[in-house]
Amino acid sequence: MATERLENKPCGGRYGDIVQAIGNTPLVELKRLSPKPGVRIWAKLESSNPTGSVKDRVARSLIEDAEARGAIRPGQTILEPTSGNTGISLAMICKRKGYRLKVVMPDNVTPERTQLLQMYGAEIVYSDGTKGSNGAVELALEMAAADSSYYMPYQYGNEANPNAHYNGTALEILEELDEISAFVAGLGTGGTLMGNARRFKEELGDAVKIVAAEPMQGEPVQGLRSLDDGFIPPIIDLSLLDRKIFVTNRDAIIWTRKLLDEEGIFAGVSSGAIARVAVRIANELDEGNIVFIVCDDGWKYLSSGIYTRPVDEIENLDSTVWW
Ligand SMILES: Cc1ncc(COP(=O)(O)O)c(C=O)c1O
Repeated sequence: MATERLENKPCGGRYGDIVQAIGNTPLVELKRLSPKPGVRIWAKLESSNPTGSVKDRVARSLIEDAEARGAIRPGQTILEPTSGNTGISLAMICKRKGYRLKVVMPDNVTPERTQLLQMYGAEIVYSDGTKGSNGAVELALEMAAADSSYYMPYQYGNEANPNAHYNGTALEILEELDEISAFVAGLGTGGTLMGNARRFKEELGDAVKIVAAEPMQGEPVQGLRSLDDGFIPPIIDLSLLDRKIFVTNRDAIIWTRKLLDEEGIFAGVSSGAIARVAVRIANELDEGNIVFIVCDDGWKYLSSGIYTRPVDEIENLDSTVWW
């Protein structure tokens, strides 16, 4: 009797340890969010990574790049500014591989982040939350300048960050789709956009449009940044971006709820913002595939009530660092 072909090639894979199990995430079609039958919207579920975010890929790439160059040795302290996800991923990987980790993080991120970092054994240094992720970057750079025993991967300026997507995320998507009209991702360090954009433009040419979802300038957001706030991460090559579209915190939360209610996808707030932009692009097309990134899952945001309370009743909607 013929065996039916497995859809999840093959069962998500078999790996020697949890670090090797990073990546190979599902690509899921969102039929209810698509405005037209000819336009297919696909979500790349980076929330399915071991610590629940896209940053597992990046953290592994940053650490393995440093190992390959002989830049770190077991027991050394790694220092990194992060709004949360990179820190959580680094914490898991450092614990597995035997490095110490110190993260610099804005003091107004959701409390689950602190718990997750502590759970994986990281030390946390808080920066001024009103300065957003730029404040964390500033403080970490000062600390690294004052103490040369730290190794700072610095995801904002390290090509190992976009390379995690160039050699991972983008190849996985290309294995599933021959045509991509638009790729939509959030803009934080720019790693996701740059790595995927470079691969897609090489393979598919200018037919694929690269679209960045940015928070409104001045909204203190976690994970994403507005390039208009004065800091352009060194890894960003603006010529690779075809468009950038702004999303408010309020819209991001409304669309995070839509992902859950209409498609059953339990995602973080930046993914809501990115989905909102993906649907806007879908409205402008007559046919084609649109791929967007679900950056993380919703567990870390549960305490805020965004999945259960009416949007108008959410406390500190504008001042909380969401994405
Ligand atoms: C939840 C979340 N969404 C989006 C991003 C943006 O990704 P990137 O840094 O690749 O631009 C981040 C980055 O920290 C994030 O934590």
